[in-house]
Amino acid sequence: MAGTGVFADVLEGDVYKYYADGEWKKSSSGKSVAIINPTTRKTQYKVQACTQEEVNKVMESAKTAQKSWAKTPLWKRAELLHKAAAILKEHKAPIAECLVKEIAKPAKDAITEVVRSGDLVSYTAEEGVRILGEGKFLVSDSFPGNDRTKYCLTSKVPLGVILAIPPFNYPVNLAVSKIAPALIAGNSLVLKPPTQGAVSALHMVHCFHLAGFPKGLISCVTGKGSEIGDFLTMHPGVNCISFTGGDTGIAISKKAGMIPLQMELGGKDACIVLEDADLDLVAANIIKGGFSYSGQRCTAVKVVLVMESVADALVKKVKEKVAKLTVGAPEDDCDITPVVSESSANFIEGLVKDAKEKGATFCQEYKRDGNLIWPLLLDNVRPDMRIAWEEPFGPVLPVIRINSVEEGIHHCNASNFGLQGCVFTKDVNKAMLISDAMETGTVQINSAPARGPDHFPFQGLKDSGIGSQGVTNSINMMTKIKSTVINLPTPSYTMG
Ligand SMILES: NC(=O)C1=CN([C@@H]2O[C@H](COP(=O)(O)OP(=O)(O)OC[C@H]3O[C@@H](n4cnc5c(N)ncnc54)[C@H](OP(=O)(O)O)[C@@H]3O)[C@@H](O)[C@H]2O)C=CC1
Ligand SMILES: O=C(O)[C@H](O)COP(=O)(O)O
Repeated sequence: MAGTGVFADVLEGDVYKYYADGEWKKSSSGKSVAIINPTTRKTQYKVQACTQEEVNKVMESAKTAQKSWAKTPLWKRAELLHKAAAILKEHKAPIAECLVKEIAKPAKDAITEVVRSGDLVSYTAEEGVRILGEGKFLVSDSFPGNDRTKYCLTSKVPLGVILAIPPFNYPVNLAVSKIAPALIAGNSLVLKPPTQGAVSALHMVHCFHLAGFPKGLISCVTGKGSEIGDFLTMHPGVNCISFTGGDTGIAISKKAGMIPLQMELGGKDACIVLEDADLDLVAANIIKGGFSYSGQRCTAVKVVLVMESVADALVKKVKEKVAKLTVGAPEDDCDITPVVSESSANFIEGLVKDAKEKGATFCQEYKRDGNLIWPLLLDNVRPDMRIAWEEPFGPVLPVIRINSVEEGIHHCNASNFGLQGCVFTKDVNKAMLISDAMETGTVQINSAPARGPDHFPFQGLKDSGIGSQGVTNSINMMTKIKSTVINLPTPSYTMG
């Protein structure tokens, strides 16, 4: 159970502690932040509201700890990460319980998130050992005018202190996808978890604590992003920010100093369906892509662009499947569970009302109870409706009927987002051309958008982000190249 057994140190009274200098601490602010259970809409947990002074201290210890960590052999860093991964998986049940209570993630998906996170940490340790163990050797005579008098040796060195800020929808997985690459590469890490999801994240951090990482190397400060966020992201002690979330990321990228940024932001992933597509496959992927975790995934299918000639048939198939989705509590492992907050539910409702006023066809009746919104397919959506462009982050999916592939590509590219997209057709040549024309970081052919497997590159164009995630890219992003040049007094050529 959360906050008990091996996790007892994390909780005092009814407030979870924050993690600094290898210890669980109470904030001197004496204030806490409430985490509202999206299902009951009552306070489920409380976390510390950390102060700026506490952030300063955390940054200082992170800097000191990083210096010795960088001198720790790579294989030892990997060994500790493997240990943390095993502990994380061993304690998947209490962590998953927090995910269910804090963010209403269906019970089975909550377990999957923790297991996937353990696998990600282990994979990162292995990948790090491989790629960080290699450097480059260059000789000077390949550039015009030079003899072979210079040998250049390059290696990858850590950046320093990495600030990790994940979003509510994967508070564990999108935290470890930043923590593991940072640590294997020799950096220290400061985590600011999302408020909804903070307790899951604190339990995950405790697994790293139990694995025995040095004091100060990992810290976790809690508090509302709106209150301590700017102080953290503009802190001079931060050498890199890895952020996943919404428009907040755009604001951070304007405020942050001259440091590397990894930003994974929102998306409006389009699903383009051609006339020759296997409509059963498309319908199954629209359900999985559009409605899993109630549409609260950046990679959710967020607009279907279907050729008019097959639109009736597709909408019918999707409608039949929507009718079979179970709606209710995450504890009961329902397909559709309450969205994260009341304000999120209100925002979704605003998009639905706008579509209604402008004449969209409702394939189901709109139904809401508190934060629970029943799955809704909106047909005949037109570009003048907000839902055609905005990200509901909820179980509402618009269908736009198109008369040409070009029209579909045009809609996809007119979006300010460019995360992923997908195209369904049996003609692989056409699929390749469409993929090349779509201005998105990834295009899936004959499957719904998805980030995983977690070692695949994952990136967004335009307002969807800066840089690329995925295990290998994250490790590389959290390092910089260091060169050492050996200068010889006379040219020397390798003879045989
Ligand atoms: N591309 C991707 O990989 C993903 C993108 N997303 C996008 O994220 C959004 C939903 O997630 P959500 O968590 O609501 O996103 P937010 O952008 O609201 O929050 C993300 C994180 O930023 C923190 N934060 C808030 N304000 C600040 C600030 N001023 N400075 C620093 N940090 C701050 C939040 O903390 P707090 O909770 O305390 O406010 C949270 O930890 C959607 O738009 C979705 O598309 C989500 C997942 C993946
Ligand atoms: O946070 C998100 O929504 C993701 O990064 C998407 O991950 P997924 O495709 O594995 O759900």
